Amino acid sequence: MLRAENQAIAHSNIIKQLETKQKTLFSLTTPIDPFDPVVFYKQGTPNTEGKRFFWKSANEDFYLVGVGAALLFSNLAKKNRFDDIHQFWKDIVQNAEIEGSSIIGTGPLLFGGFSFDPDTGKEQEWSDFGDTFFYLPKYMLTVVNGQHFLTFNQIMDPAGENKTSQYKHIEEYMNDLLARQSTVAVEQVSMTSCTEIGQAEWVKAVEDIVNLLKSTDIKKVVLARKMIIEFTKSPSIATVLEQLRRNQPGSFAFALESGSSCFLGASPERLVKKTGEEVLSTCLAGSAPRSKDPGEDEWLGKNLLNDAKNRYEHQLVVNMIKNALNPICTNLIVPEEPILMKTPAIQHLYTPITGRAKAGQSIFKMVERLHPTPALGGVPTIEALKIIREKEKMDRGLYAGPIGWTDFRGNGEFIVGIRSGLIQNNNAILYAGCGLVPDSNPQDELIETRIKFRPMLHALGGEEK
Ligand SMILES: C=C(O[C@H]1C=CC=C(C(=O)O)[C@@H]1O)C(=O)O
Ligand SMILES: [Mg+2]
Repeated sequence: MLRAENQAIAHSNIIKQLETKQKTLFSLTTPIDPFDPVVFYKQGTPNTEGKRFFWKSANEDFYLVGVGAALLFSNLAKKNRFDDIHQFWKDIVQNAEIEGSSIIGTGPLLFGGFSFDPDTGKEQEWSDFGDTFFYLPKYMLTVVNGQHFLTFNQIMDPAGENKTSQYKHIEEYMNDLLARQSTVAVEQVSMTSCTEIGQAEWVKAVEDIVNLLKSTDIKKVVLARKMIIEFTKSPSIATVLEQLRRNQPGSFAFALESGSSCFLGASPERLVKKTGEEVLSTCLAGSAPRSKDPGEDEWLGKNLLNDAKNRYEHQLVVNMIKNALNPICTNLIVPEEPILMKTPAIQHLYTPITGRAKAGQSIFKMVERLHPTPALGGVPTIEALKIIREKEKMDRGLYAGPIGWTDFRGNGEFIVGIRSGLIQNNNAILYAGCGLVPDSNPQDELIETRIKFRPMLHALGGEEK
């Protein structure tokens, strides 16, 4: 499998040919009989290994599953990465031949992610991904409220292969896939080791940062850490996805695969959703544990809603998102008070912000203005990023970065890649962070990050969800 940058070179010729109209995108969407999205991901076809993605929306029967790459965009440039991919996508779509797509999430669609911080030191574990990494899938299953569609994308010579051969190709692919449809057996793998890396150093870094926040104008820094797990054999991505979608219904289950690496998780945090001109962004920051005892769980939630430290941690996110969207949206509605979002292991303060996009505002432009929110970076952003680079001593890669999709009509949705992990062969690296403010208690923040490891740990066969 080519490393990401080689793949980008491999595809740059096609991109040039697309931009000069020597080639064009042909996209065919057809309704199909029901097909399980996790099985579709698992089965792919032999030559689509290492080029797949999976997306399930929170609280919604909406899936996007891509196998194979009609095109990979993994650019090398760090600067203007949001504009680059926006322009690239606009060029491809404007000359495309698109048939059969009438539903949002079908037809030509890019799926992928942006690294959290392109200016951080790179580590080997993320070498299969670029700072911008998006697939135009060869085959994509879309599930919308119980309806199933298959989209087939092909970069063609304009005067090239006739469409009949394309129709025949997709029919053969589908028949083959339907003939092989199986169920997802939950394959158990056993963990041989599970290590929270550098806990003591991390707590010391938290203490240093909290002291800095108490003595400077820096208001907040989100600091993350990692857990490394070794297994007897490589965990099944399909099994992990099955566990995540089953046990974390209120979160976005996602996976982005490249080569022998797969970044996946169940994120409760939407960065932005654009449906036509409707815009929704959600502020998620401020946390408390859950309890199996309903009375205690209710008390923990009420306490969170009235806790000064968490309300401050949350309000910094609301302020930033409001200021980021104001110039590019009208009718912005920002609730006065947060509500609770409860997931199995943890509960958060949650504020949804809605508005209408002004003309010409793409979802990539919105992602650029929002990322990183203070739920993942800090306030002020630039100073917080400098402290994260210095104190975290790790390459976040796609962790906490924008992960999501946009279709050819300008709709799309991005989450931030938290409650997540990177699975490579027999190893997994889990990532978890927390918002540090002057009133943070290092031990409480250590416990909070330990709770945030749980969704992935449980999906990998570990402790309770
Ligand atoms: C940075 C993470 O969580 C963020 C999202 C929700 C609550 C957060 C908190 O209370 O610290 C964090 O801002 C993570 O899960 O790794
Ligand atoms: Mg917190």
